Amino acid sequence: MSRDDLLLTNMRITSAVTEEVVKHSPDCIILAVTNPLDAMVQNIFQSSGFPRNRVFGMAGVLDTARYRTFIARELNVSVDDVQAMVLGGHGDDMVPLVRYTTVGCIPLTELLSQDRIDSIVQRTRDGGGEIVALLKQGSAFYAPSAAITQMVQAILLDRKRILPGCAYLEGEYGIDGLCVGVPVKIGGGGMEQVIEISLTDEEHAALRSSAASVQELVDVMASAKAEAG
Ligand SMILES: NC(=O)C1=CN([C@@H]2O[C@H](COP(=O)(O)OP(=O)(O)OC[C@H]3O[C@@H](n4cnc5c(N)ncnc54)[C@H](O)[C@@H]3O)[C@@H](O)[C@H]2O)C=CC1
Ligand SMILES: CC(=O)C(=O)O
Repeated sequence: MSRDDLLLTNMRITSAVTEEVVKHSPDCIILAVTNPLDAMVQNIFQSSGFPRNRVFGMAGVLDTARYRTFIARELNVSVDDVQAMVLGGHGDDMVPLVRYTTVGCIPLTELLSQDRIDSIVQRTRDGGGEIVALLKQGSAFYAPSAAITQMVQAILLDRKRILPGCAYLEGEYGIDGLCVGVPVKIGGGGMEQVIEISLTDEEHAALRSSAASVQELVDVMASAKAEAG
């Protein structure tokens, strides 16, 4: 089963849960984890009526942790010294930013061949499925919990951390009205700022393509809602 197969069932669940959350905790910050992640963040953002700083999603921190781990293992170095970020939707076309990946300040491209980098990027994209295949039932929980904890700590301790988060974009990166993974500043106000970094044409195209996959799911949800009246 892919993350997208969960779309309409989880849309109904997150809509119902959001309604209750908004009723009982109107000032809360919602950090969504449910898959398919970006579409669910979009659904929760729209259902809640909250401003965008109070609804965002966890995926990029997990995907980045996997990417950093695979690089650290390949180079036999501490994962603490691998700096990286994975953008885009939490799906098969997520966008590990190779150009911004460094190991102890050294660009990854100086340390690994393009073949090895490509293979790590692909393994990162397939990371969720790899765990599901090993577990046989259910999906990853240790690494997602650690990723959620980082984001919640950033909110509770007002840490102003720069992490990848799924945020509702309002024109940033040329994307308007869609929730996608981008670098964000997380603090006491929730998703306090979308950070825009410069991308090459190729990176930008990859981000747009990933966003297009999210848009497809959002369109399916809109049709289902329209049909249900
Ligand atoms: N964003 C990410 O990176 C990740 C996302 N996920 C997603 O997180 C979600 C949860 O995963 P797990 O905790 O492993 O699943 P799980 O099956 O262990 O837990 C789901 C929980 O939701 C509850 N639930 C079901 N329907 C409900 C409803 N209508 N109202 C309230 N609660 C309801 C169930 O009783 C169960 O306790 C899944 O959608 C999974 O794909 C999981 C890992 C990483
Ligand atoms: C379940 C999921 O989305 C993941 O492990 O990446």
